[in-house]
Amino acid sequence: MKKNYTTSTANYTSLVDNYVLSIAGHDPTGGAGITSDLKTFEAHGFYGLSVCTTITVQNDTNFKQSIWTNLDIILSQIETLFERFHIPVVKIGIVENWITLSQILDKLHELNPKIKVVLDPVFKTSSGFDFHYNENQEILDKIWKQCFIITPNYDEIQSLYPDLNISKTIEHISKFTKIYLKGGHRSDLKGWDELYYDKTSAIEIFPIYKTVYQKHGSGCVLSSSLACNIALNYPIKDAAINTKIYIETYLRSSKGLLGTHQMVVAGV
Ligand SMILES: Nc1ncnc2c1ncn2[C@@H]1O[C@H](COP(=O)(O)OP(=O)(O)OP(=O)(O)O)[C@@H](O)[C@H]1O
Ligand SMILES: Cc1ncc(CO)c(N)n1
Repeated sequence: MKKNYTTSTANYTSLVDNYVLSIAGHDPTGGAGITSDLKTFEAHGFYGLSVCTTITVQNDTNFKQSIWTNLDIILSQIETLFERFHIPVVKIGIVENWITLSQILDKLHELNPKIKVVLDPVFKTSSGFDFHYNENQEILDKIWKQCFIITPNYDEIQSLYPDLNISKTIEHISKFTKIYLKGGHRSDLKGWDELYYDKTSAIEIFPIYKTVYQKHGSGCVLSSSLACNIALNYPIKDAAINTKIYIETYLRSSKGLLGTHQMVVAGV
């Protein structure tokens, strides 16, 4: 059952640790991927670390190519960072395929069994480029178990289990992890997000503003903000609401790259 939820006024100062890690791709525009993640970490008061999973050739409207980083390099960079820093929360963005993702998750849990992973399962970009994820779905349950929360959009959640409808998919994944479902691409209620925080409970997170600029990379900013709010030790519902406030403030803050982005009205 879904309920409206208001964030508590409790003052969670924390900082347990100041490091948050992004394992994601490089986007030369800086709107998406590790550059945007690092900027978001900084804006939340964290020192950002990054491991680059791919060098991409893209701008805000055209994704042309992805040159994947060798898995050994990714794992070795992760190990090297953990030698020096205690990292309580990691955000993962674009990864080449499920097997690579599973190996990254195994490594993270080996290095810090208490690690909280925020997974943004990016399969395609808003500009239309499809990442060729393997169809191997057997490892999915293991992947969900190793994530603290996942942040798919409506298209992504639907493509995870082609044989299931959205509610069955959510019911299944919720057995293993929490879901922040992004509503930026919804045709009915644009901008209405949902948080499924345990097997049976969910809240709706509705839009704050009537209009926002549509920006390239907003999903990356959202998952990075969520990672920071989790690192700040907010309870998950508060973390999700803080994140929605942050992303909409960001989406209103400027027209974004090149000033060509249109204002979009949120659904009611
Ligand atoms: N018109 C809107 N009004 C309010 N919030 C919006 C609107 N459009 C997008 N958002 C918010 O932006 C955030 C990102 O959602 P979206 O579904 O666009 O993610 P994404 O698809 O991963 O991002 P990207 O478009 O960068 O690939 C969500 O919190 C969503 O609700
Ligand atoms: C590197 C990178 N990560 C994520 C996205 C999805 O916005 C993108 N376009 N590029």
